[in-house]
Amino acid sequence: MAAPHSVSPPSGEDDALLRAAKVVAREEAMARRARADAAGAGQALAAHVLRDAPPPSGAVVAGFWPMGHEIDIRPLMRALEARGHRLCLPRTPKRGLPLDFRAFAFGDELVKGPVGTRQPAEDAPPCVPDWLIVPLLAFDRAGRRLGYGGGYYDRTLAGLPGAGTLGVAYACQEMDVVPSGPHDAPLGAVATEAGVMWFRKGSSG
Ligand SMILES: Nc1nc2c(c(=O)[nH]1)N(C=O)[C@@H](CNc1ccc(C(=O)N[C@@H](CCC(=O)O)C(=O)O)cc1)CN2
Ligand SMILES: Nc1ncnc2c1ncn2[C@@H]1O[C@H](COP(=O)(O)OP(=O)(O)OP(=O)(O)O)[C@@H](O)[C@H]1O
Repeated sequence: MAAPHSVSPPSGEDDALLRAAKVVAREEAMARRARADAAGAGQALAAHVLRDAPPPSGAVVAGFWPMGHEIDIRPLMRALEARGHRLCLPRTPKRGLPLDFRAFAFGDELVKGPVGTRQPAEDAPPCVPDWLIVPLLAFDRAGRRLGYGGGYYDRTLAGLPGAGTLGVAYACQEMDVVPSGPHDAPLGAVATEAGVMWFRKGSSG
């Protein structure tokens, strides 16, 4: 007969299984992303978002400074700045804390953050975004998202329940099912170089 915990595993075991599934999914997602064709992708993504899923007029938009093989969202951020949106970028805090957003305009100086990120200087003015462009390693059609494992965006979105959320990625970063737990904040929409997908009515705006 099966041991009781094999029917209803204790949460510690669930957590370990989920973490392990995420490690595998991250490796797969990074390998796929590294093969994506970057040429023109950031411009295509910007055009889709501006036409099909723009932030509400006047929204304060959180972007991020792309690194490594991430899709280039700078064309989108520049276009949103030109439309009059105030922009901000995250500073990465200590583990366990939400992201610390600071005002940003193109031309402002950025400094080095952890793991290859670039972020506003410590004295840049604090900023509370109401529409966030969210980096990710993998997404699925239910709006689940996998990040680098810091939990930073999950904690940040938990503290901004009314904010619009637009995940951004290459189309090849879609997975059938992204491993996900109770802390994982779902996305309102995802934009790729191929177009925009919505997951929950109204939540991308
Ligand atoms: N371009 C971009 N910027 C971004 C993110 C992103 O996904 N993409 N982030 C998405 O969340 C945040 C940074 N995410 C991070 C995720 C993990 C670790 C991390 O593992 N840090 C190690 C220390 C490594 C080091 O200092 O070199 C650690 O905490 O042990 C750091 C930042 C904010 N900025
Ligand atoms: N709102 C939250 N409150 C408490 N712990 C959280 C919260 N969100 C995430 N965590 C914890 O943070 C750790 C990392 O989470 P996870 O692996 O989901 O990160 P991720 O989504 O890949 O990273 P990120 O959100 O930075 O892109 C996990 O142990 C998770 O349980």
